[in-house]
Formats: sequence, structure tokens, C-alpha cells
Amino acid sequence: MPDPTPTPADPGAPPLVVVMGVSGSGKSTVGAALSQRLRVPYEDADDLHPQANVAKMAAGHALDDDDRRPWLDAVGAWLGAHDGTGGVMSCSALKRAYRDQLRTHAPRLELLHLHGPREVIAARQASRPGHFMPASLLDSQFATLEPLGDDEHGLVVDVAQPVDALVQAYVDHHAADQADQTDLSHQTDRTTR
Ligand SMILES: Nc1ncnc2c1ncn2[C@@H]1O[C@H](COP(=O)(O)OP(=O)(O)O)[C@@H](O)[C@H]1O
Ligand SMILES: O=C(O)[C@H](O)[C@@H](O)[C@H](O)[C@H](O)COP(=O)(O)O
Repeated sequence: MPDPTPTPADPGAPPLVVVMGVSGSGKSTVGAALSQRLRVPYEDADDLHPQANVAKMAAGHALDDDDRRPWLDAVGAWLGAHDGTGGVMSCSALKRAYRDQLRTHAPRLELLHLHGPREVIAARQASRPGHFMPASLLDSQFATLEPLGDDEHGLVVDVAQPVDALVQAYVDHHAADQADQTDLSHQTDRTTR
């Protein structure tokens, strides 16, 4: 099995981003806006769920690890296929183990975690018409959520900000990361010469 250890981003590679967080945190909205800003393809992991998963959630039952495994493989396959071109995927990716599973397909992926208080997210979820995900599953989403580890590439942003500000936060972070990587590779060049 490939190693899920996060791999430092190649400074020249187009961004490959997973916008993560609980249901209603803004993944679809921010993910679509970010892909437009970065001019890379976009996919929503909601559209990759097997029909049985959608039916289970719509009936008010939280998914378990077994339900999520094949879905995460489909999400990972998309990420792996977009490693060269870059891309943005909106995917809850709530547990570290789920993100590890995604990294087996795309080790360099970056994470943008949309983080916020339950009240704010519940209000947004409630004001979103026609979505299969019931508000009653929000507690389970928060209970399942595991924060980013120190060794995971990415950043955590506060969902109270406007969408444009969240997109800009990622762009600024990515630019700073690229500058660091370029500095490091120059230092390595110097020490190996
Ligand atoms: N930063 C934001 N500020 C205000 N409203 C937002 C923001 N992000 C998302 N929304 C709104 O909140 C609701 C949930 O967003 P959505 O993108 O569907 O979340 P998710 O994909 O994580 O379930 C939508 O009605 C969306 O328009
Ligand atoms: O792993 C899960 O439990 C689901 O993926 C879940 O996290 C996701 O939130 C739903 O697919 C609902 O979709 P929204 O996140 O768009 O509400």
C-alpha cells in the first residue's frame, strides 16, 4: 500500500486542494470559488457517494467507516488523476484516517479546513434548501471531526468570514508555502554543490 505520509508540495506544481469540514461549513461554496480563482478543475465529493450512502444520510443515519471507504477511494482516485493538472475537491474528510486514505492516492494534497461554531454552521445548513443531508446529523459530524495534525499540509480558517476572504486566505498561505519551499530547495542546492 502506498505511504499516506504527507509529502511537501512541489513549489512548481499546480495546487491540489481538499476543502474539508462538517456538513454546512461551506465546502461546496468555497471549493467552487477556489477552483475558479486557481483556474483548476473542481469536483464535489457529495456527487461521488454511492446511492446507498446518500439514502442512508437522507434517512437520518450517519455514515460509518465501512460506508465511507469506497467513497473515499473514489475521491482519492479523482485527486490522483488531477495530480498533474491540479484541482479542488470539496470533501468532509472528517477523520485523520480518511485523509490518510486520500493521501495514498495523492500524497501532496493540501487541506483547507473550514472551521466554525456549531450555531453558525447549523444556521447555514438550515437555510440551505433541498439538500439530502438532514440537520439532525450535524452533532455526529462534529463528534467525528478530527483536527488537522501538525504534520498535515494545510490551514484552518474561520467560516465566519466571507467566501472571498476564505479563498484569499488559501491563496496567501499557498504563496507563502511556495516561497518557503523555493528557499529550502535553494539552500539544498547550495549545500549539495
Ligand atoms: N463564508 C460563507 N458566508 C456565508 N454563507 C456561506 C459561506 N459559505 C457557505 N455559505 C452558505 O452556507 C450554506 C452551506 O454551504 P455549503 O457550501 O453547501 O456547505 P457544505 O458543502 O460544507 O455542506 C449555503 O447556503 C451557502 O450559500
Ligand atoms: O462523511 C460524511 O459523513 C459525509 O460525506 C458528510 O460529511 C457530508 O457532509 C455529506 O455528504 C453531506 O454533504 P454536505 O457536506 O454538502 O452537507
